[in-house]
Amino acid sequence: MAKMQEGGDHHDELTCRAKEEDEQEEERARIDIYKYVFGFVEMAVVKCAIELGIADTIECHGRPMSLKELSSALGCTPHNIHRIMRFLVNRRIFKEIKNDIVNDEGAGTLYVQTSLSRLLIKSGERSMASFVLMESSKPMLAPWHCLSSRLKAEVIDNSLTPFEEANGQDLWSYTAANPGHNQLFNEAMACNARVTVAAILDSCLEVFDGVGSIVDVGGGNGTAMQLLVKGCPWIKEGILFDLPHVVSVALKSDRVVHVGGDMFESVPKADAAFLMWVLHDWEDKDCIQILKNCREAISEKGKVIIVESVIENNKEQNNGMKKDELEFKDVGLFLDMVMMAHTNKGKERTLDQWVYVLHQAGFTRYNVRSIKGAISSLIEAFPI
Ligand SMILES: C[S@@+](CC[C@H](N)C(=O)[O-])C[C@H]1O[C@@H](n2cnc3c(N)ncnc32)[C@H](O)[C@@H]1O
Repeated sequence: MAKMQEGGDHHDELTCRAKEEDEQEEERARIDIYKYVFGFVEMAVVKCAIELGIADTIECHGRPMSLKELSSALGCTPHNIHRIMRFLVNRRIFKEIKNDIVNDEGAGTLYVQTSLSRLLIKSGERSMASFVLMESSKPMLAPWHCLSSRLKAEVIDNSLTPFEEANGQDLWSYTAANPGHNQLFNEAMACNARVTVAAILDSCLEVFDGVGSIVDVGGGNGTAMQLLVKGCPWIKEGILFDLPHVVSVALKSDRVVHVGGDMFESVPKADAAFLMWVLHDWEDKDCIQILKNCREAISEKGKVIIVESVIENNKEQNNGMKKDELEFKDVGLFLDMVMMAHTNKGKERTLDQWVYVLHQAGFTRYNVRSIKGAISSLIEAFPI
């Protein structure tokens, strides 16, 4: 009897705990839903902060700034800047410190930079400002409004992507027709290129051993090529290869020649082909075509160097990863959604999916390295 009583108590305790957990989950959900209701606000306010030049202004000032100093430098009212800064401080983008020196402005709060706010400075090696401005620009935001309808329509009508539906043409034709957007897009890619190539040179330099010439296929405005050639002085020639409207406005650098063309037709010859954030824009059959053209371009002793995300299919595969590695993997899933909205069937790939396209394109050997401090991995693929 006593045993039955004990069992009953245990059951009650478990039911009570389960109820409490359900209530906590409900409460969490009621808070979390607002992240999605107002999810766009963070992006919009950060865009506004970049356009106003808040981080540039504090950096130029050289020391923490009061509200009065900051609003007068920005040409805005203190009331509005106070509200913007309160939001950005709350998001830990800027920091507030107390000013106890009583000067003619009186005691008060001073705004200081953080590592994150410095990434919003408009220029410099670590700037991510153009990337934020590009992703938050009208042509890049408009396709998100068409995502669900296009996903349904794709079953019956394959003709338009969300980007095409929103902007009337695909991303590459749109950049060709809009020089301002072409520049913004290329500068945005350069933000990622600066960080990623520096990390590659730091952690995978040996990948470029013995490479005398290299072609950067879909190399954008030439930032990656410039950094690679500078970081590997043994490379005699770098070839920046992209669509004509992109190379015609690209950076000029020593030991780098510019070639405009179409990677679906052919790729200029070199010891190695480098492809960063290019293949994820395309579906498998297109990737196989691009990779076959790269294979034609390199000698039998050459290689293809691919810099892209390698995403995992399920959470279990992430077990044992450090927190920052997990967060980088998360960015890969965000990028996968961006590919859905902005490209024609582009996607981020799992290792199995990468192996499939490489084998189909005739690459028999490969190895994958993670790049410390970058969201992409590096895949080296060899024809024999
Ligand atoms: C996502 S961007 C990556 C740029 C650069 N690799 C980087 O990571 O900074 C893709 C690039 O592919 C180029 N591209 C698109 N279609 C192309 C084609 N048919 N032939 C050559 N380049 C192309 C685009 O112009 C763009 O610069």
